[in-house]
Amino acid sequence: MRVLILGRSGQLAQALLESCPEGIEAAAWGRADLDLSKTENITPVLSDYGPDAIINASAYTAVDKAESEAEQARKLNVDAVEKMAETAKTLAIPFVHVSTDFVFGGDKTSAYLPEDICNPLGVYGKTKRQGEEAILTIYPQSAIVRTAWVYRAGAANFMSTMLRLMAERDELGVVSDQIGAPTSADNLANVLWRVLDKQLSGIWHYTDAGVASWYDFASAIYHEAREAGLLSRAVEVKPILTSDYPTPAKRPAFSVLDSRELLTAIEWPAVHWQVALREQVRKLK
Ligand SMILES: NC(=O)C1=CN([C@@H]2O[C@H](COP(=O)(O)OP(=O)(O)OC[C@H]3O[C@@H](n4cnc5c(N)ncnc54)[C@H](OP(=O)(O)O)[C@@H]3O)[C@@H](O)[C@H]2O)C=CC1
Ligand SMILES: Cc1cn([C@H]2C[C@H](O)[C@@H](COP(=O)(O)OP(=O)(O)O[C@H]3O[C@@H](C)C(=O)[C@@H](O)[C@H]3O)O2)c(=O)[nH]c1=O
Ligand SMILES: [Mg+2]
Repeated sequence: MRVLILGRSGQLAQALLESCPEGIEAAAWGRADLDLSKTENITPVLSDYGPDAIINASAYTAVDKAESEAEQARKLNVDAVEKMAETAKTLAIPFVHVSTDFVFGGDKTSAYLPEDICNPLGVYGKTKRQGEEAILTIYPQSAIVRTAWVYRAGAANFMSTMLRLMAERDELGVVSDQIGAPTSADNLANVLWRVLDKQLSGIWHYTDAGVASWYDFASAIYHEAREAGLLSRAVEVKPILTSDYPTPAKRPAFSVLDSRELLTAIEWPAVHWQVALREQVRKLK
């Protein structure tokens, strides 16, 4: 089985390549192979390649920049995704897509279920939601997996930002009033391979287990980095409020996702985010 992964340089695509199961031949394409913002090329190029399945790990993921680059975000997160779904439908092959906790407004107090009402607060979340809606209309046999706060050793993400700042500063303020779940791209990749194998369709949720604020996540990154000997200086990580850290995009105050249905469907164990974090930090040694 030949599986085409889109978004080659991204953290999820890299994790998918490294965890590709036996019996699957995975190819990953980057911008040079197919520029997804040139949406008119997507169907002809994909059809010509003729994969047996497509996993879309590409997206416009710059949450704050999206506020001023809505056109570009929409192209990647909606228009390109529409073309992928259309092509997968025509080829009658599985299509696995990834979406985000930022489709939710954040006013729930218990974990979000796949069927809960969406209310994205910013351009990134809005375009990701529109991408989901397009897929469900065009090719409902597709699988959409929403996840959150994805990171991986060696890639650009919140963990790498924190480690860079901790190497430079004595003190760091991080918001403690946005609650979610950090998710290792490696765990997510394993889950997506299972989703493909089980031929799931519709919307599903997956994050690593447990709950955290960004402050909790940053504190844990600090402690793991110290323990692993990656940081030689003491840094004070301080909890702050979202109002003390103004950003162009509004983010949900609470976006914990309920992963239980998916874990049951793919017969996969929950992994706590702290366990996954330790593994990722150790990889940096
Ligand atoms: N990161 C996170 O915290 C979360 C991510 N997600 C979702 O998970 C998925 C994977 O995210 P992640 O791996 O973190 O994303 P990254 O930002 O690490 O990777 C995105 C990929 O998309 C590619 N891409 C962007 N624009 C184009 C284009 N015009 N043509 C071709 N490729 C392009 C990028 O290529 P290039 O490097 O050349 O720009 C990059 O390879 C996305 O759907 C994202 O929305 C969901 C929840 C949380
Ligand atoms: C760098 C920094 C950020 N923050 C805050 C800003 C923000 O509210 C929160 C997270 O920061 P980031 O901008 O790194 O995270 P962000 O890029 O918003 O992360 C999101 O990315 C997209 C792609 C998703 O789909 C989401 O699930 C989520 O992972 O931490 C601080 O409080 N202090 C800091 O020093
Ligand atoms: Mg970001």
